[in-house]
Amino acid sequence: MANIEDIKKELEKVKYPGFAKSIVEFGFVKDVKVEGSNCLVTLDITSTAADVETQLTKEVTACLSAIGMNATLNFNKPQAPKQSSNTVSGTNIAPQIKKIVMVSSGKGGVGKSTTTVNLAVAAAMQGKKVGILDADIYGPNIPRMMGLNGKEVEVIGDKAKPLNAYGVDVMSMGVLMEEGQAVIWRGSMIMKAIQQLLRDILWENLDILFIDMPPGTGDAQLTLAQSVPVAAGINVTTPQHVALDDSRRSLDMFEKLHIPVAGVVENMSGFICPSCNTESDIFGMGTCDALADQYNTQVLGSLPIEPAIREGGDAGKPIVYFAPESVSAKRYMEAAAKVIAFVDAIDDDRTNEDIQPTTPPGVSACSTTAAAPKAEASSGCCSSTPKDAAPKQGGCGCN
Ligand SMILES: Nc1ncnc2c1ncn2[C@@H]1O[C@H](COP(=O)(O)OP(=O)(O)OP(=O)(O)O)[C@@H](O)[C@H]1O
Repeated sequence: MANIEDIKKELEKVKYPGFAKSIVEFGFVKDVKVEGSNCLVTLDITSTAADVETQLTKEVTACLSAIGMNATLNFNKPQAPKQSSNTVSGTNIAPQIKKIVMVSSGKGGVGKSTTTVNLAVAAAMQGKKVGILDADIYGPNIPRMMGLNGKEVEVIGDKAKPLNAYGVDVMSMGVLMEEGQAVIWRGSMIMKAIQQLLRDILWENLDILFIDMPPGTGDAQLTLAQSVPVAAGINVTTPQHVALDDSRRSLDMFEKLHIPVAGVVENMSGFICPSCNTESDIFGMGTCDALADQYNTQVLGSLPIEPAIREGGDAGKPIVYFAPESVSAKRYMEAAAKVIAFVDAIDDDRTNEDIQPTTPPGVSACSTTAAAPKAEASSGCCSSTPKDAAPKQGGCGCN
């Protein structure tokens, strides 16, 4: 006869619908009671979706019957009470924040943090009360990019006050950790850290909180979507086709977590020569149009490789603030305006179910099962490229 340990071991085989991890790994198995060949399994799940319960019942029953147990399931689910204006029903651990925008990328190094910083500062320059939460636990470089490296955090009671630079409130694991300290975390530690960064930080009332996510699709994204209503997702990518494949994974994840996609930022989409100021196509330009079309969204902006962007990042002086007349700054300003318009238009009345993973049985939230792109990417300039862009050329001609 199976005992509680055997049953828990067996339950490790049951994946949470839409995700690659099991209900045991997510900590959803709250209680197991055994009486002879009968057992009562209590699951604490965060989704109110009926198909999640149906699928889990089917899978748990089948897996326990394989070891001779008749299973009965008991689900604890969120109640979904309606809350005030900005919040949605169910879990929302940061209700003072009106709109949360998740900035993601399919892979690292594509300029996600640079984009987050410049979009946030641009949104603040357009009159919004803005914050940045650096949830890139593996490489928290927002403090450096915002000129906040080494700054002390003020602690009030048992909560920390965000730092502020360029009118933007900022909190990051990078501020809370020793400089250079590597963090190798997984699973529940990431979940806890992100929840703490939302709950234990004294965020003021914010119009928009931009969250710089770790690259990829995983625990951090799931935790965030289950802890707060995410109003919009932004995907940052470079225009090479290999990067676009990773972006599809990231956009699929938004879709499956029911996060509306505000748009795609095509970063490093050309090179602006500091000598002659002309723009050359290096990695390909405009390849994101097809990607945006496929996911029924827009290209928020195409940002060239510009040495001043990197220098601004290294020096903690965002280009959008320090060189507002530059081509890149203007593109960031336009992209931020599109994000503001997008989140302003979002209906606040979503239910908790809307932000929960409700993927069909057997489909992972992190899989790339989406249809092929509607059209092959064109090599032309992004349709969203502003009129002020320098002419696109094969090379600028400078030596
Ligand atoms: N458009 C650009 N022009 C020039 N340099 C850029 C541009 N975008 C990003 N960079 C530089 O590329 C490097 C990587 O950028 P960033 O840290 O923003 O990427 P990321 O996707 O957040 O990386 P990670 O995955 O490590 O968090 C940085 O040095 C940054 O200054």
